[in-house]
Amino acid sequence: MKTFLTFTSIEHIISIRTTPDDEDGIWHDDGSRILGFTLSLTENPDKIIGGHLRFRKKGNRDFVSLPTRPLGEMLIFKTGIYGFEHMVSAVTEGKRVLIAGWCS
Ligand SMILES: O=C(O)CCC(=O)C(=O)O
Ligand SMILES: [Fe+2]
Repeated sequence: MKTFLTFTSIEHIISIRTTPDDEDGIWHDDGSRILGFTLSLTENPDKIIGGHLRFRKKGNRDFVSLPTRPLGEMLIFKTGIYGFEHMVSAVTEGKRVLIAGWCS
């Protein structure tokens, strides 16, 4: 097996976003982390409005926007060290639950 990346730490949190108090997150790049990831624990992603994870190349206005993934689906994404940033839009309906983490 070929090793592509090795990590010395993997951090994670449980993130819950729900109405009525949720707000748009800010664009950020996860600092010195090598990769970010999310693992969806959301039971009913179809019922969520908002809560999109958005990615863009730093300096761009255009972004890619992904709605909350189905239960068990993982997204792995590049951080600031690759020139990318991301943000999460406010959940205005439903409950978005996931594990968010960072590999360093
Ligand atoms: O909630 C998400 O989808 C990502 C969260 C995030 O970017 C972070 O906590 O650094
Ligand atoms: Fe992040």
